[in-house]
Amino acid sequence: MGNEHVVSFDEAMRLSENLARTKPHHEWVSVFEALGRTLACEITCKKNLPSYNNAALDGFAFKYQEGLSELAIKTTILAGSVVEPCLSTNECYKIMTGAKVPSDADTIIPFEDCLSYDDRNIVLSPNVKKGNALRLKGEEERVGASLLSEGTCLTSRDIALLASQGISMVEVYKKLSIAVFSTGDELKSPWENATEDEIYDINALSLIALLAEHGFVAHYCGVIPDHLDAATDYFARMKQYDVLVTSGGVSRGEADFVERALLKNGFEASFHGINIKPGKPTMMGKMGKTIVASMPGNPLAAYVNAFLFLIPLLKKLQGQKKFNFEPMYAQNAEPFKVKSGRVNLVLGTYLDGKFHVFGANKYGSGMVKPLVQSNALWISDESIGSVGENAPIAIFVF
Ligand SMILES: Nc1nc2c(c(=O)[nH]1)N[C@H]1C(S)=C(S)[C@@H](COP(=O)(O)OP(=O)(O)OC[C@H]3O[C@@H](n4cnc5c(N)ncnc54)[C@H](O)[C@@H]3O)O[C@H]1N2
Ligand code: MOO
Repeated sequence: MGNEHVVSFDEAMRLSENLARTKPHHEWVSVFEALGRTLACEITCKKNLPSYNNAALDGFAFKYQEGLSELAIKTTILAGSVVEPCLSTNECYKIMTGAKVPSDADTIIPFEDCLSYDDRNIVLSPNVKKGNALRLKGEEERVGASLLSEGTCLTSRDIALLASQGISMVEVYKKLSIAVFSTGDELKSPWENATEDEIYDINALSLIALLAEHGFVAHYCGVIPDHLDAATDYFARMKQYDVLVTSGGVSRGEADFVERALLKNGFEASFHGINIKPGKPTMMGKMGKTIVASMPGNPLAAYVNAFLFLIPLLKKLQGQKKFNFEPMYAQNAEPFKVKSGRVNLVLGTYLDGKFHVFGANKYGSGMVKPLVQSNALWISDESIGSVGENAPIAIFVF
């Protein structure tokens, strides 16, 4: 990674997004398993919402006319029963919420708004409005209208809409296959004992959890030993995955051979090095059809860069139309400094419309606690050297 190849933050965003050019194959899944899956086709309305004129309240249904006062109750209609129109003058139906309103009634008055009523008759108040509490067939959506577009990542609210249509199976994009592994002889997995001279693998676990938070399942594929041949073999066995996520071994150290091992497997880098802090050594590219996202080893840098570059890329690759994070607008609470001439990724807490920078922005990318004690990220411009109190800023909330 030489400085001459370092790209700007915007260029890295553009290049990483460009890596997602294809869409996964389709498959059908039960609506019970569709949460978090991405629609592979548009869903159109097959059943009007609502499907028939119905009562929004428990009460009495009648044909509105000016001056109506006393009405006789003809019959009772419960939700689920269908009553043919049968009202004579000065008659009404007793009707329950959701029940189909016969075509000879157009207004519903709830029980409690009647001046009086008993089992046979009701007395209307004079200020009844025509069409009151009548839910009209198709008033929410009509047959043929578009309900959900291709590329929608299904939420529980979307599932409600699918359920309203009696849809039992949906066509979605197949889930991406993602492998996550770490590099470094100093790393131990949680089931191993780490001596004073060894450390636990943080990145594989935090990145897998980050991906899961955004709906992606990743397989933990262990720690690649610090040895070029071993690493080369390792990558050669991973070519069936859609995406490989690595951390560590991408800066200038003697054991930083990730790129070399990938190159031996036909890797082509889109970029290696971004003019940002933390995350300068971040690298992304393709090894055949497999996308490779290599994060720096420092845990804070690995997490923040995966959040910013990898999550949007995975969402796009999964076929999702909305793949970029939406910024939130906040006021900066305490003034702080950043280094100009590069983009700074600054951690902090978003609370009640204000951004509170973590530790006056004095922390290192090898730390973990700034991550734990933050819920938001601010991205500086290369020209900026400080942020004043109450300055308006756009942040991304984790
Ligand atoms: N001469 C230079 N040295 C460094 C530069 C540079 O530009 N010139 N960049 C620095 C920056 S910035 C970063 S970030 C690091 C990243 O380097 P690597 O990606 O090669 O990461 P490693 O050297 O393998 O590890 C760095 C650090 O992180 C620890 N680590 C690695 N993996 C894990 C893990 N899975 N869990 C927990 N901790 C991990 C590792 O032990 C090291 O302490 O390079 C700077 N150097
Ligand atoms: O850029 Mo490194 O990721 O600062 O620690």
